[in-house]
Amino acid sequence: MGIVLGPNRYGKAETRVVRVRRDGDVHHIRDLNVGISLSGDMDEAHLTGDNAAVLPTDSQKNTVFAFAREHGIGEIEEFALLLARHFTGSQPTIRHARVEVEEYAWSRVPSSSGHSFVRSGTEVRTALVHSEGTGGAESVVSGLKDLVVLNSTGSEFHGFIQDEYTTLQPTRDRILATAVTARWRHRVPGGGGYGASFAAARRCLLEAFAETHSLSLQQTLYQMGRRVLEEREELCEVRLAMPNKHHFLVDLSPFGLDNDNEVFFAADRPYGLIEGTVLDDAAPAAPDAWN
Ligand SMILES: O=c1[nH]c(=O)c2[nH]c(=O)[nH]c2[nH]1
Repeated sequence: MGIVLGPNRYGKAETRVVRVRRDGDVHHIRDLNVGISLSGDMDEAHLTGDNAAVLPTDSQKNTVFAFAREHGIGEIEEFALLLARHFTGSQPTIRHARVEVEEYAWSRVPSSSGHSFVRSGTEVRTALVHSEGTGGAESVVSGLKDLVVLNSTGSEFHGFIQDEYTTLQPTRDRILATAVTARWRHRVPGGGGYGASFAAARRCLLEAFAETHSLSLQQTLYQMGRRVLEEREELCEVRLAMPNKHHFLVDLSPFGLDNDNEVFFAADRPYGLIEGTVLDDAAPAAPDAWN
């Protein structure tokens, strides 16, 4: 048996950076979680403990803070690209940078002075960037997670397999609820326009969720991905993961009460997990963009 070093990468995970921009008394805040993962000529670090090729993860973390100060934080895709290109461009031993950013949104406390904020729901905006440095391959994937949505009607589920373990009753009217994780790949990495693109893709997801008369969460998922690609030319692949947040009709007959789709038990686990990719089949495949 020969034992060899396989693929490896390293970096500082989850640097939490908050940037305050002061516009007189009115402040603007950005709240990010940045994950950096670098790879390249790291064999010696693993095989002999020679760290000559290693940029410390501590320096990576410091770079995030320094760039937030120096460059400000624009669209998270741009910030991720800036960091990824910096690491591959400044250190010859680093051949590949992967930078992942989550953004937590804050809105203003109504009628407050300009420095009071309230976290906006659970939804998180995401970006995932890969860069091999100047002239090398790049990819940009934008997205969101924990976008919680619910249709209180317009959802059916029937016609499924019945085996010896099936107890689920077919339904023509149920609640359909999910917490959407969606990511979408940009056709041209570094093409810009990320803010408008994000807002439009998010709107497409919500509209398709609301407008689809659902025969399954799988069908709804496909319609959501499809709508994004139909409306946004700059995007070529959408990946979705949607837990089926089951709402079970409660049997109220022991209490002499009927229940015409009005009272539900919202179960949190187990849940069905529906995942799928919708893509433009003419776009070049880029499996590494999602890693
Ligand atoms: O939309 C659904 N898809 C399924 O695959 C499934 N399975 C299940 O039990 N309920 C549902 N609902």
